[in-house]
Amino acid sequence: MGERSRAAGGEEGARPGRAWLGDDGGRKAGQAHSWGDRERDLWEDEFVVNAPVGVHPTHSLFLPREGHEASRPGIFRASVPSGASVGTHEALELRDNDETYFLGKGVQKAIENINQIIAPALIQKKLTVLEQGKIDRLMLELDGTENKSKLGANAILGISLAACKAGAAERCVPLSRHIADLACKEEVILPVPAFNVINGGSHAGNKLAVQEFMILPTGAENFKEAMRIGTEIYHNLKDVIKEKYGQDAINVGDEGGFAPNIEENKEALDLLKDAIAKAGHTDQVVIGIDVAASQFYKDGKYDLDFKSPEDDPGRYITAEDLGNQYKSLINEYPVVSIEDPYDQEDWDSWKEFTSNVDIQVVGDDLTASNPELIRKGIMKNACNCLLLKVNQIGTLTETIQACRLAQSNGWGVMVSHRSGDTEDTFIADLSAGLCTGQIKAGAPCRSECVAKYNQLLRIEEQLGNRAKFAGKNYRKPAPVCPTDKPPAVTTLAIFMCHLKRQR
Ligand SMILES: C=C(OP(=O)(O)O)C(=O)O
Repeated sequence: MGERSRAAGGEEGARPGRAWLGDDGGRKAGQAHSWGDRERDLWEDEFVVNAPVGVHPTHSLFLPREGHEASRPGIFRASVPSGASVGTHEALELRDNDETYFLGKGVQKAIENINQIIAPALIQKKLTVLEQGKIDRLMLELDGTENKSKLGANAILGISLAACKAGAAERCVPLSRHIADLACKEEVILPVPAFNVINGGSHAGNKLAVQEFMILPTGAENFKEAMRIGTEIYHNLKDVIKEKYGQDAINVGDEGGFAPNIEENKEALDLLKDAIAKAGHTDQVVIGIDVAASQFYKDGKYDLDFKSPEDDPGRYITAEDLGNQYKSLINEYPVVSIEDPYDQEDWDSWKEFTSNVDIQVVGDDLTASNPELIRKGIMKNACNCLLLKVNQIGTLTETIQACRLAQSNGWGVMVSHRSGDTEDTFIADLSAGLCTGQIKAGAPCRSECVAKYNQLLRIEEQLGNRAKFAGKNYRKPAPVCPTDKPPAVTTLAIFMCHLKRQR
């Protein structure tokens, strides 16, 4: 088993001991471990996040932050995703920009920053893996920039998420429960999956300007049923598209949705409507759209034909015309959620639209999971739901702050993957632990998407009859903790965990 210590833990032969971020047996930070070293370290007396980092330098940075401890052998890994339609306010993803190495997409600098700056600092401070806030704060201080451009958000986030996984294992609780405690949430709630089944925009080579057409099985009884509904619709959609446009129209885009070469939004929605009816789930499903309009904002207008090789300003439409198109979609189809309807700087159009519709309006590029921008969005009443992406902001602590800020101001929250995502399933636990009520992780297709949904199935199974599914309450699935209580990860919890291990 690659990850020997799992959140719900309880391995045989485990001994009690406190996990902390410290040195191990005199090895210098940054010095490589052999597997023999690792095995030995697993049984040393104190432990932890010390080993430098193994890296897979592809477009989706793989930053395992490894920890091992005497009492609970474990290696904790996190990998960091990457997006195609990246907003201008996102934290910086550090790339080497050396065209001769992975076409400039290498991440050697980020790795160096971990091994030479972050790791030694964490080791010196001897923080425990339960001190998520302090770990994240230390990295923010080391970075010292607004957008994490010194160390790279990809370097910082890998450590932040891996520390959280180690913290859950240290407490002998599932990862979703640990996140819930860090965020002061009483419950863990299974979100409604928003399956992105038709891909367009920057995620596909077709003519569609809109990036994502999603189905949300809000009428399902539980997450498992939502998976069944989504999967049945997805495969019916495949048949509908194939029948209408032929075999080559069922190739998939970046997030596993089909990418037929259609141009009109209504054509996509008709395909969806047919597939939903054919699958027999018309009453259980609503539709969400991610327009990703920043991708086609030009000269203060919107170019719905932005993928055409010829540019023609004559075809650009105004924000008002675009808003009217959205309203017509809302009237004719069960569209309940629209994400990024306008450009990230076009605040006035956002405000106007949100105050004139009664659906969910989701901020992604607009708010960039950044508490400062979310505050601005709340003040301006620009939208009413936050799209939450861990790598847009770069630490778990700030992700939790962003979520709490949105929820305590009456917004919905939808956790999201990235179009260049990895096999890491952290966001599944994040969504359940933060009680966001909604998650989008692509279609029920492509392993990196399905992995997140499978993890949610496991969480539901593990909760048994205590499992709660957001369903129709997806916009507000749980009451919000009114105070800024500190995380409920206490010394008592650690002590109880040690007792449990000794039994
Ligand atoms: C998931 C999305 O795509 P990307 O990761 O390309 O930003 C999105 O825009 O919501």
